[in-house]
Amino acid sequence: MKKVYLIGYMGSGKSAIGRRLSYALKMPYYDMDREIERKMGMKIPEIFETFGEEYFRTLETEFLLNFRDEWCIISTGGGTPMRKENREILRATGLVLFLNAPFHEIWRRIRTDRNRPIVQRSTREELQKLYAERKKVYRRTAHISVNTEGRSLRQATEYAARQVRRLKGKQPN
Ligand SMILES: Nc1ncnc2c1ncn2[C@@H]1O[C@H](COP(=O)(O)OP(=O)(O)OP(=O)(O)O)[C@@H](O)[C@H]1O
Ligand SMILES: O=C(O)C1=C[C@@H](O)[C@@H](O)[C@H](O)C1
Ligand SMILES: [Mg+2]
Repeated sequence: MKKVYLIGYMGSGKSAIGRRLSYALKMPYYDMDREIERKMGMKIPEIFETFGEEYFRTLETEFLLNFRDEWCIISTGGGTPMRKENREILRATGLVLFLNAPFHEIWRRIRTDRNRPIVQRSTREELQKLYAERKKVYRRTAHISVNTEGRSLRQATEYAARQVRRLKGKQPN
């Protein structure tokens, strides 16, 4: 096991907790969305607009296949585990943590954000439906779930750090 991946819906805290976890565990941190933006020289809404969502999904798979082989924490994009190939790479190359939060909390965090094209183009009801569909996939992709409901970023990070320390030694690869 080389990597620690954070998966979960938009606004579940993958980026916010990933950064803090990196500090707690003294491991380098990368955010897939930011890495893809850097490579393309474009922001995510612009990539969606110019090339379409499927192209963005392919960039995610390419990132997972090619990213350096080192110990690190990676915040994935909210849709990354929806491709079977991505799920297989995640589980084969790292420990996968699902950040779980109820939809009403997630909605409060993402409703006014302009940098998430899926939020921009969807109603609350559509986002809730997508949340329910994806949640099943996040659950079965992850090695462990981290419940962030009612937990501050600091508390959620501490819990995640304990789980990583506990499981790191038990991975076969
Ligand atoms: N447990 C929490 N308590 C309080 N605020 C939180 C918590 N988790 C996330 N947040 C806040 O919610 C917002 C969205 O979180 P973040 O950007 O980390 O989500 P994300 O999972 O990376 O989303 P995306 O998939 O769109 O990249 C941030 O402002 C973050 O600080
Ligand atoms: O949930 C999603 O499909 C997305 C989440 C973000 O992290 C970005 O990867 C992008 O906005 C798409
Ligand atoms: Mg993020």
